[in-house]
Amino acid sequence: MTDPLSAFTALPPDWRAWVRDNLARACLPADMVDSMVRSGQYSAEAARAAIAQAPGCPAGAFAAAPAQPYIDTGAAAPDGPGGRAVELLFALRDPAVVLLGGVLDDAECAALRQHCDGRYSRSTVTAEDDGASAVHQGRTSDMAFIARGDCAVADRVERRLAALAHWPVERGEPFQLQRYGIGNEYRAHFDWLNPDAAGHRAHLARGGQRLATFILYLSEVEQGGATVFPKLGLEVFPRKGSALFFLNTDAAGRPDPRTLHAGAPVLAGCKVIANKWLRAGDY
Ligand SMILES: O=C(O)CCC(=O)C(=O)O
Ligand SMILES: [Fe+2]
Repeated sequence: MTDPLSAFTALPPDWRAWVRDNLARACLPADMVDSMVRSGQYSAEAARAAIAQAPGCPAGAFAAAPAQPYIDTGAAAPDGPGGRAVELLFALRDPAVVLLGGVLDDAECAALRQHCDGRYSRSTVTAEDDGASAVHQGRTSDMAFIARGDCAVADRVERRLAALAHWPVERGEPFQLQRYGIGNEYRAHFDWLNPDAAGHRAHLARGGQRLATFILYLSEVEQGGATVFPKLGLEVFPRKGSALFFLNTDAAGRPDPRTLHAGAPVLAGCKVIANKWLRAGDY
């Protein structure tokens, strides 16, 4: 039989003392995991195992939440283009909304855009009743997709996002580009699939829920075009090369209504974004 304290007792004495002291001070086990990972000495998995097995750790401290994508806002992210650090511009904790700068360089933004030149068609939305993709007056942009393996730059960026969100590449939907001309918008909506809607259940069957969204801003916009979260009082203005990350579901994997968001009308210029949705399972 394995020693139930093995992962904890295997820690060096100073780490054991640190874990004990922090638990005694009622620190959140999840925050302790972040600190151990930031030290560069432990993976998240090893840190969780050690803390979970420490005396005084609340039962089920890590069991309740299913794994979710996350951005480690405490760590410098070394995995930007050309090895430059990605910049953390802001982070909202609950619901998790994180804006990162310098995720793509100008050449990468241009390459994704060029790949889609001549491939756009009017954007659609997935109907809740029958699951069909249909043009909708609430979404007036054009869209184009980049299939995995079709564009080396897209594949590289996809791996970068997977590392930033701690989520396997295989669980991501292919990039969906959105191009908005003047007056184009995407009115308030959710990105999660509605488990109570027959039409969305068919989409849930492949890959599960859309746990998180990345919006990559591939252009500047002269005026308008912010990504707006009306329930959070938050507006994010497009900056070329930045990436907006948000979770669509709560810690239990349920759709989170606070994530209502919109692409505000473009008033001058043109807005191009790439969406990447992270699913619960392989897509
Ligand atoms: O255009 C935006 O800023 C938001 C786009 C969006 O929410 C979507 O395509 O699902
Ligand atoms: Fe959206």
